[in-house]
Amino acid sequence: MLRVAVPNKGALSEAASDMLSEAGYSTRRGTKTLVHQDEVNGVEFFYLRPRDIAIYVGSGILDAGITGRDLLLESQAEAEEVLGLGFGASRFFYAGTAGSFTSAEQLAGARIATSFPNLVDADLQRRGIAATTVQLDGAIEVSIQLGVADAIADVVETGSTLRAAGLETFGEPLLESEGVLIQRAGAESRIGVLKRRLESVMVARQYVLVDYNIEQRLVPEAISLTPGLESPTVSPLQETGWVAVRVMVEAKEVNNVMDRLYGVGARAILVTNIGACRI
Ligand SMILES: Nc1ncnc2c1ncn2[C@@H]1O[C@H](COP(=O)(O)OP(=O)(O)OP(=O)(O)O)[C@@H](O)[C@H]1O
Ligand SMILES: O=P(O)(O)OC[C@H]1O[C@H](OP(=O)(O)OP(=O)(O)O)[C@H](O)[C@@H]1O
Ligand SMILES: [Mg+2]
Repeated sequence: MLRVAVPNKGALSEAASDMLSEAGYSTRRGTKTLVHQDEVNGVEFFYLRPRDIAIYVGSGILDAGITGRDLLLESQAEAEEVLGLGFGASRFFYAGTAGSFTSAEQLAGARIATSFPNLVDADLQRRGIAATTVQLDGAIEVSIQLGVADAIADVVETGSTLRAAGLETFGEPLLESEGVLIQRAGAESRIGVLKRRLESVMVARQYVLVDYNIEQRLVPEAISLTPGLESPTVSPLQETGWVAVRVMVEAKEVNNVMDRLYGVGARAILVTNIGACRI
C-alpha cells in the first residue's frame, strides 16, 4: 500500500481531506482517527501534525504527504515539493510594532520571535544580517508586547492577527506558501496516480465546460475568445452553416467570456461544472 501523510488538524487539515475525497479516496470518519486504510485505492493515510509530515516523508517512512511549503522548507528534511495544491495560501513576513521598522536590513542586532527559525536564519544569512531568533511555538504576535522580541517573523493570511496586535509587516514576503504534495527527494516516484488525481481536482475546480452554437464563419473569432486547454471541439449542427463548440474556460472568467461570445454571435451558451477529469 502507498503510505501518505495528511495534516491531522490546523489550517490545512480540512482542505487536504476535502481534496483527497474529491480525488476519489476514502478519508477518515472522525477527527481522532490517526490511520485510515483506503483498501480500494491501495492507500494508507496517516494523520500527522503538519509540521512533522516532511520529516516522515524525507526519511522514507512514508511515500508522500500533504503539508505547507513553509513547513517543508523549515523542516530541512530530504523531501521535495511535487505539486502546489492551490489551498492554504499564506505569506511569511517580518513584522514589528507599527512604524518601528521599514526594511529587513534594520533587523541587525534585533531579537526575532518565530516558530520558523530555520527559514528566518536562512533569510538573515542571505542578507548578511546578524540577528537572534527566539523560537516560540505560536501566538507569536504577542511576543513583542511581552518583551522577549523586537520583531517577529510569522505566517500572514488575512493580516487580522497582526492588526489586532498593533503590528505591521515590513519588507517583501520571505516566502509565498500553500499546501503542497511532497515526496522523498530524488525518490523513484510511486505517486504518479495520486499526483494525477490531485492535479485533476485542481483542474475540475478551476475550469468549467462551455458549450455554444455559432455560425461557422464566426468560429475563428469565437475560438480566439475560448482557445481551451488544447483545442476546442467543433461539431456540425443540423442547420447548415452552424456549429456547436465545446471548450474549457476558467471559472472566474466565465461570465465575461459569455458576454463576449454573445457579442460575436454565439447563442445557446451553456456552462457545466466539471465533476472529475484526467487531463
Ligand atoms: N491562517 C493561517 N494560519 C496559520 N497557518 C496557515 C494559515 N493559512 C495557511 N496556513 C498554513 O498552514 C500551515 C500551518 O498549519 P497549522 O496552523 O496547522 O500549524 P501550526 O500553527 O504549527 O499548528 P497549530 O496552530 O495547530 O498549533 C502552514 O503551512 C501555513 O502556511
Ligand atoms: O493573517 P491571519 O489570517 O490572522 O492568520 C495568521 C495567523 O494564524 C496563525 O496562527 P494560528 O491560528 O495557527 O495560531 P498559533 O499562532 O497558535 O499557531 C499564524 O501563526 C498567524 O498568527
Ligand atoms: Mg498555527
